[in-house]
Amino acid sequence: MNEEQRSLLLQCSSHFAPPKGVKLSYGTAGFRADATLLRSTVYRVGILAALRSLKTQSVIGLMITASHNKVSDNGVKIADPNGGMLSQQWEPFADALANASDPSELLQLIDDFVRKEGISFDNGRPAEILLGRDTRPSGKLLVDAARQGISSIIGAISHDMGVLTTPQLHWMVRARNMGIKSTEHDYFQQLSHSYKCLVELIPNGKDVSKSNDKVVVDGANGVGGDKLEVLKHLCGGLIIEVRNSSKGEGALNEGVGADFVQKEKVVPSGFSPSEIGLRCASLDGDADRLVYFLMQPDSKMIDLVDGDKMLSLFALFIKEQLNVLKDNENETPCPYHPSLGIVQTAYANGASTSYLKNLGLDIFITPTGVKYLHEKASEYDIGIYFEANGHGTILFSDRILSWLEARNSDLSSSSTESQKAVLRLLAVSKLINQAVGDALSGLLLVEAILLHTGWSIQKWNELYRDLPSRQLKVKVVDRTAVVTANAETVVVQPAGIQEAIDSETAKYRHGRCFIRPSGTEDVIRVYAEAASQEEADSLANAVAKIVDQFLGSGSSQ
Ligand SMILES: CC(=O)N[C@H]1[C@@H](OP(=O)(O)O)O[C@H](CO)[C@@H](O)[C@@H]1O
Ligand SMILES: [Mg+2]
Repeated sequence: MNEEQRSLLLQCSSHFAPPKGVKLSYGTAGFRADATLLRSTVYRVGILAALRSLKTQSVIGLMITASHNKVSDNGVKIADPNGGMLSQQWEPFADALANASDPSELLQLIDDFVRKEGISFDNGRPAEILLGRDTRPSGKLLVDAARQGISSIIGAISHDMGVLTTPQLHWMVRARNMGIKSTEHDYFQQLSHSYKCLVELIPNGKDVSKSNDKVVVDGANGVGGDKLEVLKHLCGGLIIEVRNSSKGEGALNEGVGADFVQKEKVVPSGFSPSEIGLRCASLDGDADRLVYFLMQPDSKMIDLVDGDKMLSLFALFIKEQLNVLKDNENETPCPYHPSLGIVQTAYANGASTSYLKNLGLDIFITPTGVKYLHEKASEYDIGIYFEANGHGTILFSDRILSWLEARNSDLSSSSTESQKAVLRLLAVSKLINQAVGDALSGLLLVEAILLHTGWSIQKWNELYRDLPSRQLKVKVVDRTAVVTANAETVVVQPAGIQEAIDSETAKYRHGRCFIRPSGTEDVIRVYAEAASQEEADSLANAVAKIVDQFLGSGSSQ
């Protein structure tokens, strides 16, 4: 770094003093905290984004969002050149930057890191960053802080893309770096076009117009509902009714949204008994999560159709297309057997994992956080990953995409079943976001597959019956005292706690229980499954007490 760059960094960062007594961590999905604490963090992440862009010689994304958290919170995360999460190797640097106590410590950290990573400041291409934010009122000020961080690196350019869903920003970063069309309009065009392709490929004999019922979508009072209002007009006959867009009175994520619906299993605000029997869905505050649900008559409760069920629906559809290709191998000059992998976390309902195993699928469990699931899924030709809370997508390797494109040209004069299967797989790869889980593209894929199969949401929900489960949060003195192993299913510290959990779990039929420190909230999460809801509740409560005994005073929520 030259003198000019050093003094610019020192001077700019003196305007962004970090909050006193707060330790920040990049966590499961970027930095998150009360929005009033985040100015200096976001400024510093702006610097990091510019350095990441110089290092990778690519466009980088910076998103201001706290997803499903309350409206007074906010957060910041980075999208890497491929549209995925920030490389985990850079997370310790992000933590160190955010926690540096003054400008000179900050400068020293940057200096050391730049040297270690061999980042060059004058090799031609300037740093370039796309900025996005959700609908939180604090977003504008924080985008401004990010811009100032970016301009603390000489020559760096930022583009403010305005209010976006998180997956839109990730999609744009990926598209920009691939040199393909990357505007919001292009995003809507690609999704709607590939949705319509899938509908056109529905086998003859299925009367699409007859199943033309509607889906009612809860937008969490956030950005997702607003974007869906635009997208729905491009999707032909599909009828989407949006509730809880950001234009209404309700507060973001309050009594609404995918996180609320999945965790509480109750009807979100804005829905009335007239929706009983209809297909309903919920997005989270930044629209990277999606769950479906059915309202139960005469009750506030819902039947939840969660991320695991979406994964199962997608896996069945993809497997069906691959089977068509396998059965008609003689039609393709160079047969090849792509690998199909399923990736879940310990939060996946045990019934879903059994169901997928019975389908003969290859299943892998990773720690919580899409950065882990995404990485694993990308090892397969087609990798499908989902968290139970509804964040997930389907990844296609370059190898299978080239193979499908080549088969499509070979078969283009015929209209065989194989060609239709090839076209469907290609359409799915364009519809479903290849960068990150995306509620809008997920919704369109679910809708297309339900039309294709002719299934109602009830039929889909009956693929298997969820084991009753309960999640609790326990506040403890220091959640980092809990260290886990085996994809977070076993606690290795503090000593003795796992044995206590095991002996409690053994008392329950189909009992399964684990604890882990949250990466987004200051709590320990408890997850329990058992044969009945009463037993799952009782196991979760008993283990919450154990957590309390081992880790100091707190209260379960
Ligand atoms: C149990 C649960 O839902 N955990 C969520 C939550 O992470 P925690 O580390 O559990 O706080 O937020 C993450 C980011 O949105 C999401 O990836 C993850 O699945
Ligand atoms: Mg989210």
